[in-house]
Amino acid sequence: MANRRQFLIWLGEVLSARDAGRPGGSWQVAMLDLDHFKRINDRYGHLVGDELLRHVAGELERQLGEGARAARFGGEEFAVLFENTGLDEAVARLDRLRRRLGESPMKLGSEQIPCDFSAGVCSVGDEDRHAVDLLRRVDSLLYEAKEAGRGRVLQPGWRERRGRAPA
Ligand SMILES: Nc1nc2c(ncn2[C@@H]2O[C@H](COP(=O)(O)OP(=O)(O)OP(=O)(O)O)[C@@H](O)[C@H]2O)c(=O)[nH]1
Repeated sequence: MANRRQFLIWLGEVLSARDAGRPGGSWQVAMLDLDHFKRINDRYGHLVGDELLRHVAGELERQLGEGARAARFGGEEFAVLFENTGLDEAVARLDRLRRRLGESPMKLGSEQIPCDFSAGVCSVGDEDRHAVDLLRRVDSLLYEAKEAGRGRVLQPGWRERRGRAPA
């Protein structure tokens, strides 16, 4: 799987193309962080933790589908760049991935190791010039997802959208 450096190169290319007047469709950036991963390490050991990270990486690459590029951003954090995808669609794909991880937990002998994640997703906007600013927005949504109880994917304005019927 791609690493943080590769992800920043992809994102830099998207931002430069937009800067040069070649926006190239709708882009979304997501940051995912596994929930309570320390407990997995504490309970099963680091090697099992590593195995679970590989399991999640595999599901990420298999499940996200066309136009989504995933990277291990660091530790138990993954980043995804969605191309030609709307914000709601990116959220829906990540929620599907969460469900999929819930339905197919990693097996360890007779045990099943559950795993969930929190995530933030933002659109790359016309005003975006620097990856660092964009990633700060995504990170703060990820933080809000953790604060709100984990196991959820949040997009900007999620508080206002809560309870509103889908269009
Ligand atoms: N096995 C393994 N553990 C890792 C790796 N990278 C980071 N970790 C562990 O991931 C854990 C992250 O812990 P925290 O930042 O407290 O987060 P958390 O337990 O997932 O809790 P929340 O993020 O708040 O839901 C630490 O125990 C790290 O040691 C890795 O490559 N392999």
